Amino acid sequence: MIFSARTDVAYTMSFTPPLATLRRDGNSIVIIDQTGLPWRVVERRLGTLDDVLEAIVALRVRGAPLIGVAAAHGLALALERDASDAALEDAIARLLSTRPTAVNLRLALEAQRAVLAPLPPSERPAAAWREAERQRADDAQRCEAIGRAGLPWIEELACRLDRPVRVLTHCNAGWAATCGAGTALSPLYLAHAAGIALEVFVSETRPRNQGLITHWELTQAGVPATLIADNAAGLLIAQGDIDLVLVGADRIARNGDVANKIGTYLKALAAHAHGVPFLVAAPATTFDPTCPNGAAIPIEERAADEVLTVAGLPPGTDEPVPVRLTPLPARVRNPAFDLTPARWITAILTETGAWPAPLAAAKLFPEPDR
Ligand SMILES: CSC[C@H]1O[C@H](OP(=O)(O)O)[C@H](O)[C@@H]1O
Repeated sequence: MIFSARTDVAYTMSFTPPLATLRRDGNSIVIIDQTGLPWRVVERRLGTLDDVLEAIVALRVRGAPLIGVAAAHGLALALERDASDAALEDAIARLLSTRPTAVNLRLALEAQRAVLAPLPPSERPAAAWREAERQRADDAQRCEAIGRAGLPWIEELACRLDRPVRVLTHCNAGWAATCGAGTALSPLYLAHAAGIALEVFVSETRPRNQGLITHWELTQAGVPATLIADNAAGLLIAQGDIDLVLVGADRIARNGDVANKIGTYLKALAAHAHGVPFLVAAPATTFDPTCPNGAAIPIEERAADEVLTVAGLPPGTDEPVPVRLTPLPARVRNPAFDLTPARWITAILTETGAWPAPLAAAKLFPEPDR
C-alpha cells in the first residue's frame, strides 16, 4: 500500500490534453459538446447563462470538476448582463439547480460569491472572469498532481507482473471531464508516458455511455483500451483479470464515502469480494467536508428517456442519433450516481497524495486546532 504525499515526486513525464474542454472567447465561452462524443468533436458557443444551464443539464459539458468551472464561467456571463446583488444570487441559484450531486458546482459558485459579493457591481464582471479562469487553471494543476499521486500504485503493480497492468475504470474521469489530464485517467496517462504496459478495461456506463468517451480518449492517446458491457465487470474481477479498479468521484463525504457514476458501487462490491484494490481519484474540489457520510449526498435522478434510448451513429451518417429501445413503460428509474462506502475503498488519490478513504477529507480539510 502506498500511502504518502507522493505528489512531490518530480516525474519528468506529463500529459497534455489534445483539446480544450472549455475556453473563454470574448464575452462567451466555447465548450466541446460532449453529446457528440466520441463520434464527433463539435464545439458549441455559450453566450448566455441560459446556454450554460442547458449545456450542464444536457451533459454537453459534464464531469464533476468541469461542471464546476463551467458554472463559474456561466456566472461571469450572467453578470455581464446584470451584476446586481439580486442577479448574482439568482444566477447562483439557477446554476446550483442544474445538477445536485457533484459538489464541485457548489464550491465553484461559493468561491465566486466570496470574490464578487464584496465588490461594487461595476467591478463584478471582470472579477468573475478572472475567478473563472483561476478555477480552470487550478483544476489542471490538481489533475496533474493526482496523476503523480496515482502513478506509484501502477508502478508497484508493474514491478510485480510480467504482463500489462490491467486496470478497470468506469464512466469518464479523463481530460474530457476536467480542465486538465483528468482524475482517474491522469495516473494512466502518466504510466503510459513512463513506458508502463497497460490494458485498460472501460465499462460502457449505461445509460449515457460516458465509457465510450473514455475509450476514445485512451485510444487517441495510444493507451490500450478494451470496452466492456457494464455487466461484464463482475466476471472479469472474479476471474482475476483485473489488477486494479480506478474511478473518479462526484462528491466525497467527510467519512470517505464516495458518490460516483451509477455502477461504481457494484464494481467496488466485486473488487472488495475478490481482494482487488479499488482506488478513487478526486481533487479537493470534489470533497464536501460539511457532508458527514454518503447517505447525506443527494443522488441526481435523470429523465427516464435516457434509459429508453441509446445514442449511436447509423451507417452512412455523421450525426449521432438516439434510438428508442422500448415504448415508454409505466415506471423507469434513472439514478445517475450511487454510493460506495469508505470501507471498500483502498485509497483516495488526491492532489496532496494517496490516503485511506476515512482520512482523506481530514488531510485536505484539517480540523482547526481547538
Ligand atoms: C472527473 S469526472 C468525475 C465524475 O463525474 C462524472 O459524472 P457525469 O458524467 O454525470 O458528469 C462521472 O461520475 C465521473 O466519475
